[in-house]
Amino acid sequence: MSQKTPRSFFKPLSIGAPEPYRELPVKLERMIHFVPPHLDKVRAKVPDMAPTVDVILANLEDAIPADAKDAARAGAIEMANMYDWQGKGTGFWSRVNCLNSPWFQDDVSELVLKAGHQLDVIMLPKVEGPWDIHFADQYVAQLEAKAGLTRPILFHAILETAEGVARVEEIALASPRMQGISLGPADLAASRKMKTTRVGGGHPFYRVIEDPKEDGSARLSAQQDPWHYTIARLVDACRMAGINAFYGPFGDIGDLEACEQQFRNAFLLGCAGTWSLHPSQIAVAKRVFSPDPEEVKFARKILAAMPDGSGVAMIDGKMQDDATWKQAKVISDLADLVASKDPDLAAAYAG
Ligand SMILES: CC(=O)SCCNC(=O)CCNC(=O)[C@H](O)C(C)(C)COP(=O)(O)OP(=O)(O)OC[C@H]1O[C@@H](n2cnc3c(N)ncnc32)[C@H](O)[C@@H]1OP(=O)(O)O
Ligand SMILES: O=CC(=O)O
Ligand SMILES: [Mg+2]
Repeated sequence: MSQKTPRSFFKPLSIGAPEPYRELPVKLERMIHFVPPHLDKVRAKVPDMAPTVDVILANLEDAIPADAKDAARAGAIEMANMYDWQGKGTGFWSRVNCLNSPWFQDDVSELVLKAGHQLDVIMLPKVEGPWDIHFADQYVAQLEAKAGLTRPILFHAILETAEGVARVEEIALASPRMQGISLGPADLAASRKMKTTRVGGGHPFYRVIEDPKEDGSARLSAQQDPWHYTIARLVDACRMAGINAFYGPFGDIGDLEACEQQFRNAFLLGCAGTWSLHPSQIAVAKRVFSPDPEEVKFARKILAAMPDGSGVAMIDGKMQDDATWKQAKVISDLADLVASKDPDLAAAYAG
């Protein structure tokens, strides 16, 4: 037997560590905004930026130069104390360096011991299997106990190696600490030996083409989404485990139109949110990961037409039954969550 028993799965892994959650807290996480914490100028913007996003993440891993890792860690701990994250409802996360790096141990121990009371989620990069989660789980439990924390810190894995994709279901189920998983298209492309230098998004050479024309005229072709398979697989693994799937980075900062399309594909397939790397991507993520007011109106028509969620109804020429009631509930519940944070959208959904 390689799995824990149902009874032991929810036991704290260290004496004095908080009880793991049985149900995850329901939170709006449309965008996880990445901040480079070693840059004084950017860090100083955190208190003003915090109320405008759902989650702020202090990034300690890739994009932080090796000689700035200590400064980034210190900056992350400063960020934890720059805002009342727990009181004001904006998530505070940190992406630590990967488990085999020289920085992982200090990243995790300092964050939990010095900032654990404000930290919601530790993002773990390059997770390859459940053993990575188990190791971090035990280590964080010991630190939580030492810090006297009463609320468990959650884990978010990045899916960015071929091995991780092959084991995504096991990763999603590895611990009650698992909050979600993001796609990491840059590292994943390298791990798979995909031939691209892009960070997410499409590629002009990845297409399907129609059959040759008898008259020899030009054949139509259309770009395809190279991330479709992975996102769909990620969503299934996460939703099976009762956690959330997220798109990751979109690296072409200047191309907001393509960014919006990539985010929207992920939203439609079931993702709860995405990363924003630059302030310009925040509004895009907010727009895409908040349901459209017209969709919300239609979803609520379905719920109203079938108050007990059973039977069949026709609305605007479309058949509705128990299954579409459940689809409508997903959209309506998300709209309620968005409305609780955003007065403009609350008004649009009420209208
Ligand atoms: C594959 C992966 O792992 S992805 C995750 C790792 N990568 C990251 O986390 C990158 C995070 N983002 C960044 O570091 C930056 O946005 C960059 C390097 C991509 C671009 O930075 P810049 O060239 O400075 O962008 P730009 O000049 O447009 O910035 C405009 C303003 O926004 C600020 N800004 C840029 N990015 C951010 C950010 N993530 N958060 C807050 N403020 C930011 C800049 O400091 C600048 O402020 P100023 O007007 O007061 O000078
Ligand atoms: O960490 C993210 C990635 O795309 O790699
Ligand atoms: Mg990566």
